[in-house]
Amino acid sequence: MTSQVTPYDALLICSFGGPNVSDDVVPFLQNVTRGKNIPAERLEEVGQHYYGFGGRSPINEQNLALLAAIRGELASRDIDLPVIWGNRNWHPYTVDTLRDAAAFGARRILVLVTSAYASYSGSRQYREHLAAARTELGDDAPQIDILRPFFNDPGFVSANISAILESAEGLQGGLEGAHLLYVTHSIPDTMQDASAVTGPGYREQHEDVRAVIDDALFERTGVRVDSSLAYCSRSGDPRVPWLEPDVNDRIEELAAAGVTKLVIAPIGFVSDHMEVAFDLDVEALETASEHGIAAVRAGTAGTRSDFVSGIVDMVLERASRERGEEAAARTVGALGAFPDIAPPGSCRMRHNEVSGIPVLAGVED
Ligand SMILES: CC1=C(CCC(=O)O)c2cc3nc(cc4[nH]c(cc5[nH]c(cc1n2)c(C)c5CCC(=O)O)c(CCC(=O)O)c4C)C(CCC(=O)O)=C3C
Ligand SMILES: [Fe+2]
Repeated sequence: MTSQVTPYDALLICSFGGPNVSDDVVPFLQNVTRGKNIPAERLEEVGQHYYGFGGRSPINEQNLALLAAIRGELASRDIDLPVIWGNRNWHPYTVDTLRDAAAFGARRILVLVTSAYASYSGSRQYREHLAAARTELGDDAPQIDILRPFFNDPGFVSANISAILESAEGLQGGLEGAHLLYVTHSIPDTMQDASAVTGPGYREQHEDVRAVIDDALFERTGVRVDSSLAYCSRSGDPRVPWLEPDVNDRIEELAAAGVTKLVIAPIGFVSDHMEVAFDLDVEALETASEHGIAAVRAGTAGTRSDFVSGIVDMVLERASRERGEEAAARTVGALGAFPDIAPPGSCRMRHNEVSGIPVLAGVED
């Protein structure tokens, strides 16, 4: 029987993972940083962020909430599709979830990676991870397809717009006279360059979302805000260049230019996980307050209904394309939909280097 989700047997939410208790923190950080050049001092510092929150990242509960919301949306549309969850860096690990799913008879699984923008960290690294999981499962491995990067999905963007409007209610006079500072995760310049080889790069994807949201806010409120894009959570060797400006430096610059009202909009993050909870809610808001700026932090897409129904729309859209039907890919902004299958050579760690690590299609590209 063909249903709206044929050929898929399940939807896998594949996320980063995070520690649940203090004893998880060090092994989790070891998983994340294996093979990466992260100085011990940086790891020590990030470990402290987790311990400050009782050794527990908010990300796992947020993923469970997203699962529940997607299940609710599917049920409300009478769609029968199991939703399962696996992580790259902590339990439940993707390979374990896939093994279970296969044991229950799942042969073909669609994956939503909880990262909206395409770069090595948000795209290829997940594709390598899923390929490794399939290799580990051998003949029992289900076939896997991955949803395209969804930064310009109408539901994701609309959820961010609502979040910004809601947070601006916390400022006297709302958006009028405020600077809107969009924030995302910094990445090394080399990773940025590599993200721009087969399509618009990581920075350009964010700039596109910024333009769409700025216009939408003008339409809704009549206020044309001043806005800019800044980066948080840089890591690695301090001598290696990463995308700038850092959010705190940018706030100081804005203060020097006379800005007194600020909305911080973490469009680069899908939920309020550690980077948001610490780097923005603790550090960036403190920087703003030190400089006499009244600042609010907008929410993330999280489980907002626009985002959740957008996810289900993307699932249906992909399923119908896989059945050979025409299904337009809905997007906002100027860049258009990214391809369903990431092109060879896309989103390498460094643009001039082939790692040889297999990605999902099984080719070393
Ligand atoms: C672009 C991007 C996203 C957004 C896309 C996406 O959402 O996937 C993201 C998400 C996340 N990053 C996370 C945690 C960490 N990231 C690290 C390190 C790094 N991130 C990088 C980039 C990104 N990271 C990079 C280039 C590094 C350097 C090492 C490397 O090249 O990999 C480290 C090591 C310590 C440190 O140096 O910070 C940790 C602990 C968590 C979990 C948070 C929680 O527990 O709530 C989440 C969602
Ligand atoms: Fe990260």
